[in-house]
Amino acid sequence: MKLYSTKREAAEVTLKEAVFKGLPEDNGLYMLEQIPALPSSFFDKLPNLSFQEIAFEVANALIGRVVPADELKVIVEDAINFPAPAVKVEENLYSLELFHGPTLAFKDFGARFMSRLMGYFLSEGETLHILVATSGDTGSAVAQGFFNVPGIKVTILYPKGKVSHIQEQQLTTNGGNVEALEIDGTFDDCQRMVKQAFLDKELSEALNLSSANSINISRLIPQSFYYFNAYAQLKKEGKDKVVFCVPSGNFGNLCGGLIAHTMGLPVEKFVAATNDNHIVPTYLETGKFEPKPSVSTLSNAMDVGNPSNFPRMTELFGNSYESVTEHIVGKHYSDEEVKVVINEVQKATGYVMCPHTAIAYMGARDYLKESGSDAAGVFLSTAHPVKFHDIVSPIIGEEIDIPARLKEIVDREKQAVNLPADYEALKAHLMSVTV
Ligand SMILES: N[C@@H](CCOP(=O)(O)O)C(=O)O
Repeated sequence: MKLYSTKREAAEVTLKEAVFKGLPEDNGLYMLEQIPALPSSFFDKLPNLSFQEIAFEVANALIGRVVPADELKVIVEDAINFPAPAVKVEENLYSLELFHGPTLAFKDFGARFMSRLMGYFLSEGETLHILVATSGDTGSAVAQGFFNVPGIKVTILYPKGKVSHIQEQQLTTNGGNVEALEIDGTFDDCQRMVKQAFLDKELSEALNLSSANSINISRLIPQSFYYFNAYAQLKKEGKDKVVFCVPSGNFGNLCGGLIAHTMGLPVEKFVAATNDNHIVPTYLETGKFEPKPSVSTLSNAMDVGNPSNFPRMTELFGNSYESVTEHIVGKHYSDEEVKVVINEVQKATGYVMCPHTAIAYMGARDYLKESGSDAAGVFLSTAHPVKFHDIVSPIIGEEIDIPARLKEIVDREKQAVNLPADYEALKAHLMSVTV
């Protein structure tokens, strides 16, 4: 089983190499050479399978040639040990709640699966240094997923003052093998510095650097599982036409859905919904992909000006703009619209959404209205609203209860090293620490 780079200038690699390297030397993205179609027998039994059974079947089809079934089963069952319910919020609109994991965001699926897969591939005595850029949720999930994993050190870069208080507590209070770097810049700066580190041969070989961002293919495999599981839940309700609306920043989550679709999951349409950082919705409208410096919004985890997974998104459609736009529509919303809809939905239904989820809700609602489709609209709820308590609570005029597993970290002491948004400063810092 081989993986190739979307730029096709780097050599093909094995799954272990792709997972450990994260990024090919040509600065493309690794892609699975083959994404197999699942047999019709799988879809027939899908509504009767548990989430873990679905996840195993999908993982086995994708990487079962490399990871033996018994090992893969352990990885899947250990990583995917929390539910992802599709909750009916309004007639034909369902919230796919992806926030029931330990850090209350969908990134838990990717980080937990990836840490266990890396653990499986890591030989005795081998060490890895995971470098990750975050606008809030990835860093928290990676910190939790890799905390105290032997042989693995984690360094998280986050933009100073641009993540929520709870996200910052989740990122910076772990200690042990997890360190946090508070960067004087934006998420784009963090992402640029991290990518530069991977392409710096001297550094990446000295530290055996790897990535836990969605540029790493092992993040996207588990992010396809919950699309199948959502479909299974809707099928049980007699619905077999589905539209998924994915709130997007780096577009790894959408690519997880596109992988599921390539494997045969029937999806009427994907809606890619963003905040004012609407680089991809603009591309979908005009055919022009023009990264721009990100702007700060209430949905900070999606404040991305140069979405990493764009090349994968188009690669999955043979780089044909016509084909991409046949399957994906773009939507984008302002902070003002986010505030209004969080309040309206809470008043009308009692359902409380985080700002990212609110964008997905609007995307699904508007697509169904504009297209006249009778499909079930599934909006991906990527984070629990309590992670954005300081934003959501004043909007709805009510307190949001902090779940017990979060309470404990809220008062912990922050530990973060402050660095300028400068690659040489990062390199010097990394060179001075050892695994
Ligand atoms: N939204 C992210 C930004 C990093 O995205 P990733 O999916 O590439 O890890 C975050 O919350 O950190």
